[in-house]
Amino acid sequence: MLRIAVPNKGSLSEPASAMLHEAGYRQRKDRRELVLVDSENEVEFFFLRPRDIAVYVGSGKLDIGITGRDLLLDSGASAEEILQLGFAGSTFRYATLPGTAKDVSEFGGKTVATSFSGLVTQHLADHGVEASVVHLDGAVETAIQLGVAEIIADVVETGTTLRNAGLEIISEPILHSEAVVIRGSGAADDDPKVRQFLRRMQGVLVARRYVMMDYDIRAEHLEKAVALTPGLESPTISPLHDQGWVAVRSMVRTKEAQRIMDDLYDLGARAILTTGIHACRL
Ligand SMILES: Nc1ncnc2c1ncn2[C@@H]1O[C@H](COP(=O)(O)OP(=O)(O)OP(=O)(O)O)[C@@H](O)[C@H]1O
Ligand SMILES: O=P(O)(O)OC[C@H]1O[C@H](OP(=O)(O)OP(=O)(O)O)[C@H](O)[C@@H]1O
Ligand SMILES: [Mg+2]
Repeated sequence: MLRIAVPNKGSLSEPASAMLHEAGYRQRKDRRELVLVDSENEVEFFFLRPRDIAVYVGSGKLDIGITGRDLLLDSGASAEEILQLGFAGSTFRYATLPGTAKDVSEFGGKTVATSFSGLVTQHLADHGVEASVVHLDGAVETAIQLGVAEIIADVVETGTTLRNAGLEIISEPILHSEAVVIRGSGAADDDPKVRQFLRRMQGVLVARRYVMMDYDIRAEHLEKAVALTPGLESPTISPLHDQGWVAVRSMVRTKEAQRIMDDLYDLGARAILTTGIHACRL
């Protein structure tokens, strides 16, 4: 059985379970369930605190897990990122009251409050800055107001939380994060069960990001049309009963589908259809 760690709360929890469900795995119905065996797929899920997932996977007690890149790097665990999942996207940034400092190079002698002290300590050391780091469990924005620190480092998505606290984001982002699948010493890189799991998750990513596009076009415009819809490998071209016309089938990015349909129409394509992809293996 493949043993997989899944976040049990916070921003990662619901999208991770939704993605696993889309990939055909059983998911828990009750949020209090801690372990779930999906015997049909030979997988055992462990619902754990997002912060602890890198620790379990890094120590090899669990084979793989879903967590945030920021949490993985903060933990210092010896686990590696093997797939990016495209949700829980954020940056990790410094912020302070306007006028305190503009860049990490000006932090010498100051105090930084954060829930990610591993990440921040490493980042300050990388920049040769001697500043104190205070570890807080959350709501770090308030640390400045209460005089615990002059600077904070925290997760930023839209920036609303920091703006509402009257803080200004400063310096370059410490890192860009998103949900990732991680692997530790518990599973080999070429473990067929891990490979199969990754193929399923990649299938969900492709199904979410692409649609299937079909259209008819006069043969003389085919090359131009195919340049607009090159597909992942190469489009399928089928003859139509009406000679001089061909049917084309190709995968296109969902985000670009409407623009491509307009361009194909202008080129003379007709009967342009898109259909969703439910699942795939590339
Ligand atoms: N607002 C957000 N937008 C996008 N990603 C976020 C956001 N908040 C947290 N994350 C990401 O979610 C992951 C888990 O963070 P964290 O454990 O702090 O969860 P949380 O959603 O803030 O829940 P809580 O703090 O209530 O436990 C991290 O990888 C972090 O980058
Ligand atoms: O840039 P924003 O869009 O405002 O998002 C970032 C905020 O979201 C998260 O907090 P969350 O809402 O999870 O509350 P928390 O402080 O309890 O973690 C994160 O810890 C930041 O504080
Ligand atoms: Mg939070």
